[in-house]
Amino acid sequence: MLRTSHRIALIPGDGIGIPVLEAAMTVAEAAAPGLLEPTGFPWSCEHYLQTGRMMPEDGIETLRGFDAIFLGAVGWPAKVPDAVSLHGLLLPIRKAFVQYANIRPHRLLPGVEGPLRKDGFDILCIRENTEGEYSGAGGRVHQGTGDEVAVETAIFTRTGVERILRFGFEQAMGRRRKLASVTKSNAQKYSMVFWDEVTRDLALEFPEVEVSHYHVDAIAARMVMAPETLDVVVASNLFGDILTDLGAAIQGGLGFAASANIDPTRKGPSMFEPVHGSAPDIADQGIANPIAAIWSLVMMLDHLGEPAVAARIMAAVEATTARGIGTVPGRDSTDQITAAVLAALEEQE
Ligand SMILES: NC(=O)c1ccc[n+]([C@@H]2O[C@H](COP(=O)([O-])OP(=O)(O)OC[C@H]3O[C@@H](n4cnc5c(N)ncnc54)[C@H](O)[C@@H]3O)[C@@H](O)[C@H]2O)c1
Ligand SMILES: O=C(O)[C@H](O)[C@@H](O)C(=O)O
Ligand SMILES: [K+]
Ligand SMILES: [Mn+2]
Repeated sequence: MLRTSHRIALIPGDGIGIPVLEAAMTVAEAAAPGLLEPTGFPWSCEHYLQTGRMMPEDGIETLRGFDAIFLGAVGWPAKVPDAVSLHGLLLPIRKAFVQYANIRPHRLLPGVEGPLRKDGFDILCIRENTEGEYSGAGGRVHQGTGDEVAVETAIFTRTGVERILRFGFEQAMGRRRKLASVTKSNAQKYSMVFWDEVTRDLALEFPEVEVSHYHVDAIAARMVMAPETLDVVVASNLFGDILTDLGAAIQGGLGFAASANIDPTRKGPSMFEPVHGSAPDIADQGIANPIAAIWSLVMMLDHLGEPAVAARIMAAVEATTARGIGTVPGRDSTDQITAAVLAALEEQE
């Protein structure tokens, strides 16, 4: 059978981003030799220290030609301020390629207990990924004086709010037809009141979808107390960022949380990465859980139109955790977990 390969830009980044991407690519190669054709880019905090930039000036143009971007994690706060590393690499990619939907699934893998000791939830968080609180609009005046002022403006456009909510409704139609819109319209009387209005307008187009409006603080508690009552959750950029680390926690930890930064129009490449960061606290210990990265690989393969390979890899991950490997943070090494996934893949054949 003739099979074309997919050109992937690999950006391992910093800290545990490097070993978890390596693990995921080993799994990809074992599952479907030659299917992914990776080109590595060393863009990272180390690169910043050497060149003064997180990525070259033409970095975005370089990435444009790829079918997808696979990223580990970016940030090394001891050497480069986080605001520099985030705004120098990750955020420009999300914005330049209009990857407006950041999709983050939260469910327990078999064999993982999670801190809630509670199964039966399956949440799809959809985080707005191009504007809102991450717009980078602001400034500081009278810097360093007692009169200093810092302003950071969240920007919500009708285009941006409408497209992320519409994407959420469409996802809900393919699932349990429940959508939770995350708001804070009691306090934020412009942006979040606008967000609620757009949600209500769109709800008219999707009468089969049951819509709930939750204030962000209340849904944070609900994700802990009654996560099984949630299906699709749509949130602004910062609210979604915070809620998806909470989502990661209830699914057993950041080592399990996967994500896809999608341009649903497919005009540019989408980007896939674990939710977690570079984890400097464990970076040299060989114990980073690669499952979040491998699950992100699964999301990438689905996006690239390779659902059969994606399903085989996900089944191998589930067989691994079902055997109790990789289920307890910090116990099994990155290599042990990767080897178990590879063995489970082999057993399928
Ligand atoms: N998208 C990204 O690339 C991204 C995401 C989050 C944070 N960051 C950056 O990463 C750096 C560290 O940030 P942080 O400490 O706030 O968040 P983090 O996600 O790196 O780590 C939080 C905690 O979770 C643990 N953890 C994370 N991933 C794990 C894994 N795969 N296996 C086992 N344990 C894991 C870490 O050891 C740490 O205790 C910062 O520079 C931050 O800006 C980048
Ligand atoms: O967007 C952010 O805040 C960071 O990149 C990271 O925390 C993430 O969740 O991707
Ligand atoms: K990441
Ligand atoms: Mn985050």
